[in-house]
Amino acid sequence: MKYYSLNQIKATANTSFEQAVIQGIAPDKGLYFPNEIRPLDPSFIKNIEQYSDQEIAFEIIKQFVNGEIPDKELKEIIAETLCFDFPTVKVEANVYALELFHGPTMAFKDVGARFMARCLGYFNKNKTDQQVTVLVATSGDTGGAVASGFLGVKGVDVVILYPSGKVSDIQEKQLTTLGQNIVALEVDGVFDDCQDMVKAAFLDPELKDQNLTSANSINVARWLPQMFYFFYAYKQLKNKHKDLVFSVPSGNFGNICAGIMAHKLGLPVKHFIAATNINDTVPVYMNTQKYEPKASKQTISNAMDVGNPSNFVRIQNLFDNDFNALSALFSSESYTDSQTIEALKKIYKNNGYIADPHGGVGYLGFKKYQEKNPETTGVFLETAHPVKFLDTVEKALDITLPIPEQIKSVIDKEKTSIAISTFEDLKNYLNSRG
Ligand SMILES: N[C@@H](CCOP(=O)(O)O)C(=O)O
Repeated sequence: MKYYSLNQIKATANTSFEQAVIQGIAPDKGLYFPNEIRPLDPSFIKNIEQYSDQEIAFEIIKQFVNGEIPDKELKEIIAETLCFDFPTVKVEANVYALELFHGPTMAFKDVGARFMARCLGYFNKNKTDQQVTVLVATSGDTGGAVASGFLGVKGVDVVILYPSGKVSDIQEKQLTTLGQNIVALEVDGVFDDCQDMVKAAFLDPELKDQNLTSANSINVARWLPQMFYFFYAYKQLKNKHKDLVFSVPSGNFGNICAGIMAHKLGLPVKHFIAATNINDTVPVYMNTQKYEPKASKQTISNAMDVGNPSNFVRIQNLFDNDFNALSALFSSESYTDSQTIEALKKIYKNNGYIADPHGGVGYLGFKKYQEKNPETTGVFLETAHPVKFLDTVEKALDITLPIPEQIKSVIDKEKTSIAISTFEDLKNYLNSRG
């Protein structure tokens, strides 16, 4: 198995896993994609409850690592990555929340960030002379997870770009307070400006000696491990429910793309819903077949404030760019902030469950689907802990949330960031480092 750039044809695939991880994005700015996706042994999926989460992760990921990390080390990487649980919690009849927030930064990004950090550490371990810079754009949760996942990793500097004033207070603390090899650049703009600057940096000849890579889901080592927890939800629910539908709060579309990859590996899923906030580029596309990215707008589910989702091109590729095939398994709906607040209130009032605004959007996505498909069971992804959106959730539900240990450790630390406005500012910063 090799990787190829989605700006090329599959037959050009000649990039190893190591190269794809180290480069982050292909030299022609295309996203890397595997040239082969081999379904897992059906008996493995049928008997999945007999396997531990770590064993499942190993079975899923090994074809994509392609022997470039020996099995023993890969199993160690997986064990260190998956140091927390992924429970499915019943919210109401036939509706479950898949909680992805029990890790160090309380968001699903912990899985990919921890896995990628360790893969990069493995590939770098004998390269004493080479310092790699991980550039990452965040609309909220990726930044903190990457900061935590890469903190102190030998040979790696991390530079996080985030839109000033557009992430929650706790998210900002998580990405601006760790110090050591982590630097935060506070961008006067929106998430898409941050993402565009990161992508431009990879192509800039004046930055070619900087050994830049990406820790956004454009990097295969960040994206692919996100398949794991779709299998964990199935493992927990398969004997209770048929016809599982996943409703995935979606911004950059890496998570739902990983879910569809899991389906390609053989995971039985009836339907995927990409639930968005008013940043509705994909829902509009699904109605009009016109893909028209627009500047992102600020919402209470800020991690999804993305106007030009990087991974949609991967999703289209998974369906051979056939719209009919895509729309048979995938749909997308958008919701406003006031609908999201109403959903949080309803979930809490009827069931006592506290969802975060992203989970609220995911819940709405399934409820709409369920109106026409009452026999299905929905799993909406709780992508981040409600405490990360403290003001919004406390105000909506009129409650006080206890602060978990992971958050207490950053909440009183002092923020350190460098303000930038343009790509030139980013270049100057990168070139100014010793
Ligand atoms: N939702 C993200 C935006 C970046 O997405 P990624 O999965 O490509 O890193 C965030 O929280 O920063």
